[in-house]
Amino acid sequence: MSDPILVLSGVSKTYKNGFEALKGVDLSIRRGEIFALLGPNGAGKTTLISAVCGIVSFTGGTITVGGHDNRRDYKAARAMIGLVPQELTTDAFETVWDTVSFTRGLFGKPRNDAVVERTLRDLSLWEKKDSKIMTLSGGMKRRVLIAKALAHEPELLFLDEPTAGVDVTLRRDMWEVVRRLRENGTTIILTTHYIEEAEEMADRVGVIARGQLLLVEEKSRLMEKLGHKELILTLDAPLSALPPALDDRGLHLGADGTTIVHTYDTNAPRTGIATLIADLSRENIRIRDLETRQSSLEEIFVGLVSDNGAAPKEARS
Ligand SMILES: Nc1ncnc2c1ncn2[C@@H]1O[C@H](COP(=O)(O)OP(=O)(O)OP(=O)(O)O)[C@@H](O)[C@H]1O
Repeated sequence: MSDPILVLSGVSKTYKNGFEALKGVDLSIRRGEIFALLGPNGAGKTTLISAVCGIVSFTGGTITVGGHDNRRDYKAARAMIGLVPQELTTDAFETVWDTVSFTRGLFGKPRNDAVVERTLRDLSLWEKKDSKIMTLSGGMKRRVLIAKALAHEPELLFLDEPTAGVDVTLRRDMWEVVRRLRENGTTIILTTHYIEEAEEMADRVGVIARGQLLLVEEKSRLMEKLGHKELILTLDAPLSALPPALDDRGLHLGADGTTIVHTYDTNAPRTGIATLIADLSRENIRIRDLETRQSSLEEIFVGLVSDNGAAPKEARS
């Protein structure tokens, strides 16, 4: 496997008021992946990104970007990074073309109209290239933010809450843009509150809470490893209570008595489904229908960051 594009070793950050926002974070990002950093408000996501991008100083540890130490070799490290912040604060009177083209120069890259044009076309901004930023819709402004971050052709792109507050259509469009970037080889780290964003797009997921990375895992493995499934049985006739023979199975009888929910671990050697169905039949309980439901990343996430922020054992491996 090629060298990681970003490595954080023991990164800690204590703000001037003594608040410890990052507590010894170790993280290694692979080239070309989409990595979603999930965490509740105040978890340390923005602090982490800001430390990588050199916007805030960090107190301990090291960060290397493409092999460049981001303190000793700041310029080279920073030039590899594109950062899409949450909001566009300046440039209201500039045109789309000028603002994107200017950003390229900030990173010491020579003027290259072809790159700017391709970036604008990729983000469906070409038609708007001569419009002033202030005249654009919120969605278009978001696209301009991405274009600005991409103008110097960074290999590593940070998206800080890319779709916070945008409508569903724009969110889908943004996902599409991110996928296209990945296809072109750009490594992407996005922070998000939206679990569905991570679920839909990420190759790997990191969960951060109270300045600590609780886990880093392939998304698919995470869902397998921590995921549970529910078997929902719809009964022919309602039950007033579960028969005593089925009492100690952790089954849940729905409020109207017509559904039984059996939760099981997808990785357990025995799911208990066969015995349950046999036992129901022995009790003359007829099943009309059945369905299964996989727990979502959201349920996994909520389970992880609750419980005083402690990760469950199996997540720490
Ligand atoms: N300049 C500062 N001085 C002191 N504490 C700070 C400072 N900036 C941030 N913090 C604290 O550090 C913690 C992490 O903040 P950070 O912005 O990194 O969280 P976040 O995960 O990005 O949250 P959100 O999802 O709300 O943006 C928070 O408790 C915040 O109050």
